[in-house]
Amino acid sequence: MYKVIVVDPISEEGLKSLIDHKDFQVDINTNLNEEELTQIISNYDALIVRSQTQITPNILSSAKNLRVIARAGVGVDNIDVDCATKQGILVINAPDGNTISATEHSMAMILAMARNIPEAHRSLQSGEWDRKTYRGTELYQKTLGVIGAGRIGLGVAKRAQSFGMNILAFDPYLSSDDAKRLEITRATVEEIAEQSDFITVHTPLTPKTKGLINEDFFNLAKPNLQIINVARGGIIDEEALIKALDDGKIAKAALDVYNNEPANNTPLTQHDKIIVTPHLGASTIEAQEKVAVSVANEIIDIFEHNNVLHAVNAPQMSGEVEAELRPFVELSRTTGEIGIQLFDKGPRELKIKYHGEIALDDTSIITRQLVKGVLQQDLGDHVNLINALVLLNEQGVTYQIEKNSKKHGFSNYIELELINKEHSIRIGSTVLNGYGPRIVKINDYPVDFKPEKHMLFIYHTDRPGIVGKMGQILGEHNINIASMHLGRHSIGGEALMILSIDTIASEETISDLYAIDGFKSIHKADINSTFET
Ligand SMILES: NC(=O)c1ccc[n+]([C@@H]2O[C@H](COP(=O)([O-])OP(=O)(O)OC[C@H]3O[C@@H](n4cnc5c(N)ncnc54)[C@H](O)[C@@H]3O)[C@@H](O)[C@H]2O)c1
Ligand SMILES: O=C(O)CC[C@@H](O)C(=O)O
Repeated sequence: MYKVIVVDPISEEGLKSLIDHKDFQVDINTNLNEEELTQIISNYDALIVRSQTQITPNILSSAKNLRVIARAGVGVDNIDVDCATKQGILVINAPDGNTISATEHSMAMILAMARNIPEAHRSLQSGEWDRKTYRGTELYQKTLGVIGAGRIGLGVAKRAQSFGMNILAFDPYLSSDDAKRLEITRATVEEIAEQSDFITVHTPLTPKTKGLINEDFFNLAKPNLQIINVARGGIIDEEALIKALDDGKIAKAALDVYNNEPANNTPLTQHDKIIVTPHLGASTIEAQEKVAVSVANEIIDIFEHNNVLHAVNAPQMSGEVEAELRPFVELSRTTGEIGIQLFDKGPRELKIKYHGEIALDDTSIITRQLVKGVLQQDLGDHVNLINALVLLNEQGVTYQIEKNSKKHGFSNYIELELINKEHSIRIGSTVLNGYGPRIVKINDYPVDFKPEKHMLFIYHTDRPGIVGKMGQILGEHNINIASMHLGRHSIGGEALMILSIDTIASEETISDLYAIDGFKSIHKADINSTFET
């Protein structure tokens, strides 16, 4: 039974698939403080949050059994993702469940601000009938600057176009083809500041976007500018905003999000030129149900089928790429495991080469599998696909990736090289159509074997009788040989023998094998064959 804790208010209707599932126990407790959550978190396999609960390193350090943190929404800034990654905890979100709601809330804010709806409402309720003070501005033929043209930004742009607005957008990932197709003009942040009548912000909060709209920006702005933020507090510098409004540099603002939430104690919520809502962008019945359904189904899929759709801190495979890469996944981890066992000391560097069709795919999952295989021998089960690269870095091991779509004898070929000052070892692998995974190269030896659970790699001099002696010694130790492969450079020269054996070879067996004249070095490789993320 997997245990899941829900710590923020989330639609129970949307979580139904998880709550009703026989393999999951769902505890809902939305009143926990940091200390209380820290005390109980080790009981849980999965944690579901919205934007309220801060998932701190303190909580995570006690989360000994936690495999997944699911954010029922988009932004994950309330979760210490770096810390979760280091601990190998997968973070997922529900990126599109609340897109329409946040888009519509943005439009509502623009319209409410342009037409003074909150102020006029308050005035009429207080007994006034003031039509002059609350005269508004049309959106028609005005310029809307969109900063961050992702799901919500483009949704707002599309709706604003139907109001007859011209759209300027700044987003490093907005291509000129897409902009043309969407009838949007790409612009710099400065051009947006200078030319816009309205501005809407839809980026995540990152070190680059924090304070992106600041005093310098407001100094360039038109005095009639009306600006909204339904993305994240901090993208607009709050002090600079108040100053710009007070100095008449811009006209109005509408905010749904704040540096500190709940925003009970800030001049922003009391300012005459700012209209405010308490982080309501995603607060609709539909959005809350959609994000809850999304995280509930994904948690089931992760625990039951190892399928990750919306990973924030891990690569994900989908559709065609998944089908194409799946056979390489286990082979890569096994290659890493063999590599580290053939390489006596710790490597300082890994070189990973992808040749052939595979080089055209996103191979990050394969890279992580290779690294996981390398690290698992020393670090154990703690290593997973989420923390593999972070742990590699912590071990002081660098890695390089080389991709070449030209064939290297095989339609797909992956090579792992482990390197330190003294030596290096290269292991080439492929998946052969109809034959499955194969190791096809060890250093310069061309080989062809399917990796098995227990293997011996013996470097020796090629000479008659050596195989018989070896068979006899293994027989004396009650070890059955399942298969044997030989790679050699020349008759009587240096050679490599690879044995797949049915049981693990003891140190005593290895030492007896060393007595064979011509055996130079013997390496055991025992593979942990279960596939998991
Ligand atoms: N107020 C709410 O309740 C609410 C609801 C949903 C989402 N949000 C927030 O809205 C934001 C956008 O959500 P989304 O679903 O559209 O995300 P998205 O990932 O689809 O879009 C974000 C866009 O920002 C762009 N971007 C990133 N850094 C940038 C930079 N430095 N300059 C310009 N563009 C940059 C990205 O390229 C991307 O296109 C997120 O911060 C999210 O947390 C708020
Ligand atoms: O959960 C919420 O209500 C806020 C969600 C929103 O800010 C998001 O980033 O998805």
